[in-house]
Amino acid sequence: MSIVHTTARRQFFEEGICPVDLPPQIVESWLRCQQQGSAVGAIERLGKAALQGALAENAQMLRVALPELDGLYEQVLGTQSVVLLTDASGLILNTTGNPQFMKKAEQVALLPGVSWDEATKGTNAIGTALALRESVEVRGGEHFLMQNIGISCSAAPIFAPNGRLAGVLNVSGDARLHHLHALGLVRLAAQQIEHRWLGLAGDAHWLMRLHPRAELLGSPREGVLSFAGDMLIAANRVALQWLGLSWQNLGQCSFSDLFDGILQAQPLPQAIYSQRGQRFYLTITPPKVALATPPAASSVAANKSELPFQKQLDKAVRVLNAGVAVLLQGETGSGKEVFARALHAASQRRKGAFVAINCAALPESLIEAELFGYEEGAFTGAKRKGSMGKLREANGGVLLLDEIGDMPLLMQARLLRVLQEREVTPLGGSQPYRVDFAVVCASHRDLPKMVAAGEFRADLFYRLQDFIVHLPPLREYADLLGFIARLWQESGGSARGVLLGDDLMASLVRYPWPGNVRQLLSLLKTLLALADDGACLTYADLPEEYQMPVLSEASSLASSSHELIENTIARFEGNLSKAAAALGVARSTLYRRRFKAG
Ligand SMILES: Nc1ncnc2c1ncn2[C@@H]1O[C@H](COP(=O)(O)OP(=O)(O)OP(=O)(O)O)[C@@H](O)[C@H]1O
Repeated sequence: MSIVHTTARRQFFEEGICPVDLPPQIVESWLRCQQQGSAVGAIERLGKAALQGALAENAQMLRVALPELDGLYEQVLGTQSVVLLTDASGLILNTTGNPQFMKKAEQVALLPGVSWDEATKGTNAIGTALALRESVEVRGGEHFLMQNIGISCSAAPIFAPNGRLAGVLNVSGDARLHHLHALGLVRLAAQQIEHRWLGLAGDAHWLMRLHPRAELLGSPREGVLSFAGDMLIAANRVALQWLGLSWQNLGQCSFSDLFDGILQAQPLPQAIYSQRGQRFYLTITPPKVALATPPAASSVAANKSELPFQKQLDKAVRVLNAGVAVLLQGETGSGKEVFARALHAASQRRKGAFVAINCAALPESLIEAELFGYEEGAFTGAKRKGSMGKLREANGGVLLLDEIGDMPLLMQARLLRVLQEREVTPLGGSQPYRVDFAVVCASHRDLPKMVAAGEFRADLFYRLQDFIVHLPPLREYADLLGFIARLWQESGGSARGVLLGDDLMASLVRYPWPGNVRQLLSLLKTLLALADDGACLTYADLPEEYQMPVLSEASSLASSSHELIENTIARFEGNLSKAAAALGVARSTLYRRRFKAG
């Protein structure tokens, strides 16, 4: 041990004096460890299964880090060192080392499955880098525990693209040798890992690379930013620093908040000014997976991105404003209520109430009171002061009669009268109240068929069917991929840096979705709840029932009916790439099958 370290240890551990000859972050760490009193150096090693679990949890980081670990190891090969990668708690996941030094490393428990956080191992490069969230070197006697004074270590934290502290990269060697450049090499390798990790975001998002000097674009020293739609969702530290941002700003700034220009593909270096007036060179690559368009400046869907039914919505708004009823037809979960709310928000009646009543959910005996209201004491169980009823509540606004097909025939007759006379008389009352509301009805049932079968009044149907909007089921969406990506973004998946892999997306596009958007949203929420920040989810992460088998190229496509292929191509409006993705085959295979064999 060096004389400096011997003196410092005596001062600190025996005389209770803070040594002045040590780097301040080492003294601060010693004080932390002394206060915690828990640095006992116990060697607890995870069992095989638990370590496998930790490896699986950190699979994403390992995938991007392993090539860098090998590169780093080659650089320190002759220096009796070991290269280590830990998770965010300091648990060693991987070691690569010089065989001679590996033995020594094992003696001090620099081994996979052992945790090197400050609380268990005292001051050490891994634990202290985690505590400080910055790179640090801890040499020989600077270690808190005597058992570790034979090693010198350099460590740098690794941050995931969304700013989460994901792990630590560390090089440890014999303390008797001077490892001059170790800290610089570790820092650089950590930077490369973060750089590669961010590059993965480019599969699903816009990726922007920037540097004040054009010739440094493409180097690990460049800044990298990732945008979902127009929103900044991931970045490396250097880019954040240049733009005066912190990780907290992810999910809060749009492209135009940061730069003077628009977000568009830019394959060649171009100059751009930041809103702070700095000049950068940049390249921009669009997402590889087709993504949602940036949020439309639509007054309709308040803060939702452009809805897939935007065109129909614009027409329906005009119809509703003209006093004509709108009928929404669509399978369960296809977004009828969402559409009705968007209609209300865009109509002239948006200042009035939006009142929804689900005719299928109410017992027949209650529908009348619910709709028309009642006077005090109108029937047993009625509220003392009576009730206004939904029709009067909707006065000045929009009334949604959901599942109108389930309304009892008798009630249909009363409703028709209200629509004709624009007056409501509460139960038990004699005085009619004038009402003025727009009517939107919704049903998943085939109303014309019900009319033919005498289950729905023809006169009411004709009054309601002036303008029918058919909301398509998910399986008929022309751009289901884009819609899923948009919902993922709105659900917060993008903000957490969680990506949906191509194979997973292809499976979702092929799934038939009987529960439509409701079912899709619920699956996306589940996937998000189970995902680690920054993870890239694949086909294997899908619950089994959503794993749609991929048609094996030659055989199953050949056996697929001509009709299926043609229908799929038609669904994607002739776009062979999208159709091939939906069928789970390569575009070239589809092309061959259609134009040569077909
Ligand atoms: N375009 C959309 N964007 C985002 N979320 C949507 C969209 N369409 C539907 N949803 C969501 O899907 C779920 C079901 O939508 P909604 O209740 O509007 O469907 P519905 O057709 O009225 O269903 P049901 O017939 O079963 O009542 C809701 O959670 C809704 O927020």
